[in-house]
Amino acid sequence: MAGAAALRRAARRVIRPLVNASAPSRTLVQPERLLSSQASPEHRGRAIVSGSELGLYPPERIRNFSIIAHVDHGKSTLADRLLELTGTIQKGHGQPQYLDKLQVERERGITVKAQTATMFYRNTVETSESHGTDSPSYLLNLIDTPGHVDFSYEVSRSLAACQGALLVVDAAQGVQAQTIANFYLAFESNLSIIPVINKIDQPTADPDNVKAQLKRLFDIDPSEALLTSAKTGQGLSQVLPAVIDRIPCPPGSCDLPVRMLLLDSYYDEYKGVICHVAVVDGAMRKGDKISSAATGRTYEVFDVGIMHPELTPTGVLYTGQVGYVITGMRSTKEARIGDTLHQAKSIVEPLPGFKPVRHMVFSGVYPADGSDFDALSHAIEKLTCNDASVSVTKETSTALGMGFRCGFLGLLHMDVFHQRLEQEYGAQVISTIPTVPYIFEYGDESKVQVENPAALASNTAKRVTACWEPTVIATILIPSEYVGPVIMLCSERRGEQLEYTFIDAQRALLKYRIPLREIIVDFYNELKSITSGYATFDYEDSEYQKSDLVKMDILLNGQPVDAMATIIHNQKAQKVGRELVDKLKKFIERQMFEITIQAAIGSKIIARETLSAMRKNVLAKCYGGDITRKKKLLEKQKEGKKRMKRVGSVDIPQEAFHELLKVSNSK
Ligand SMILES: Nc1nc2c(ncn2[C@@H]2O[C@H](COP(=O)(O)OP(=O)(O)OP(=O)(O)O)[C@@H](O)[C@H]2O)c(=O)[nH]1
Repeated sequence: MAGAAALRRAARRVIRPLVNASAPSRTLVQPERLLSSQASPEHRGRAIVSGSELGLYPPERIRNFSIIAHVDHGKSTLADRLLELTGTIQKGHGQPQYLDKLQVERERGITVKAQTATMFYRNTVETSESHGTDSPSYLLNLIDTPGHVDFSYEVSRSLAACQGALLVVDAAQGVQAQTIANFYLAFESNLSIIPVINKIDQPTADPDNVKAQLKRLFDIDPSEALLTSAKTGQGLSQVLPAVIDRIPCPPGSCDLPVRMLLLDSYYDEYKGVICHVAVVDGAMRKGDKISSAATGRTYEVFDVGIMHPELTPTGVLYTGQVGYVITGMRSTKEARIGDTLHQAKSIVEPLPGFKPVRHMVFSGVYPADGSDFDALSHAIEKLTCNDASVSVTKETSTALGMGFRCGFLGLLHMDVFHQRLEQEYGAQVISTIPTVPYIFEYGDESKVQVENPAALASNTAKRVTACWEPTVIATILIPSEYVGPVIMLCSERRGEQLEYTFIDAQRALLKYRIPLREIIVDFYNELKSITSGYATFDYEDSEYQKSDLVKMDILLNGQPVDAMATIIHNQKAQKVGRELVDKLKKFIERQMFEITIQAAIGSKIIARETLSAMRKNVLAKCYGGDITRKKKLLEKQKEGKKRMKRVGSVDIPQEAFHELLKVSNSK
């Protein structure tokens, strides 16, 4: 497995020095010196952290914090610098964005999965606690969080284990839509927030303007802001002292039986299920028996330790500490995120846990070649072991055969899932048009949630009496000159304006309630294109609203293609139906017979195109009788057809499904 290999490679690069007791006051600890004979007795020359060393860190000497920011404002780079500064990773380890371990994270430059790292740090800069004299060393747990709107669920999960957060804002770009969303997530979780204005090395940096925005939007005192450049290192020495000084220590009692929050889990092919936990009360030792509050099952603790930043066994974890535990869990399904793990046989109050995951986007995932179903099934099972936020149920399509209906947090999440399926498991898939969960009410007053448009029978005996669709509250930040086009875009997408204010002389903030369906595919791209890339956008779930929805079928030679059915607003059906049919005509290859392509609502045809018959002769240019060359051409043609889906008697290339996806969500 690529992930495990990367982990082992990384482990070889990591040094595990701790804190230099004799480092002079008011200078930063030099990691190299930590291995010298001057190192404190508890850490001298040791590469591995022991349980007794961890015992030296009671809650008062622990800080659990997170870094939150709008995408690309520099949180992963800042995390790297903090790991280097504390000697947790070696400087110039040659792998930027250390905590972004997934291949897809590196390729796309985004953080998808929250990661945790434990650092040891001696505060040698004067703070209200240390006053610069003989300062104690601290155990700091840094939780890196994703910045993209789809992954705010991961953000809120990480925040549950923290008492504070660094709110990173780009000094040139200023506050953006996700800065606002993340600020409120942290604020509502009662976290201490340290504003960090990053990238001050940029020529266009304007930290004073950013301070004014922070004051205006969040009432943050400008004097609290730290000015940093994660690139040049400027200002970084103030960050960890501020963490120690301004973030409270974790609550909890060392004297109570162990109780811990299960933050995340993943499957490692060598070690089995690894759970990330935050110990709230008591201590957990190797060999202990612990129970899950959710399932009631009891497990033995086989291994326990910290992420430093790789798994580092310590044999014990104490109150306030964040680390990992390996038990005999066989699948991540047993490790329910947000569950409370506690001392077996003790009666404890479960911790509050997290909001359940809400799947916003559903799509069918089918093997490009029907005979690969088992391989796809295996790949999905493996992948969902490490991404519990995807829901999976088996489904069968008459057009595409056996496959799965998957629920995702958002469209980027869906894309990332597909990319990981291809990259990590070599799976070739066809995905159907994404849809949102609608609610339909029938004449007998029964209500159903519809996650697959095909499941909504067109000529049902039951009459649909009402339908509802999910909406979101969208926050959009734009330079004021783009307000006009953005308002137009939002009203085309059936948005209702809730707020329109200016955050400074140049930028406006717009809030809209918009049906989720209208934003799931290309809303963000279009918003970016009409604002020359300047808009930033975030959304949060809102309520369901009543809507006039219809099911639109696509028929090929009179046969409905279930995988292409969509649910759509009545007013848009005609236009979208027309575009879908036009697009399909371009993508479906002409065949030996005529093909009619139709869009229909119930029995009413709303658009129609005909593709005339033809046969593409690949051997036409092949003169003479070289049989091997002819064979090669025929082989090539066969290969080309591999990624086609035979629907009835018509071959549809995979791109057609992708293109439909774009059209079905356009204006
Ligand atoms: N000039 C300058 N560039 C920086 C600084 N910090 C980060 N960058 C660059 O900004 C880009 C984004 O940085 P990341 O650390 O990946 O941003 P992020 O916020 O973690 O992004 P996500 O992981 O997608 O949420 C990278 O190209 C960094 O090299 C800085 O202080 N100055």
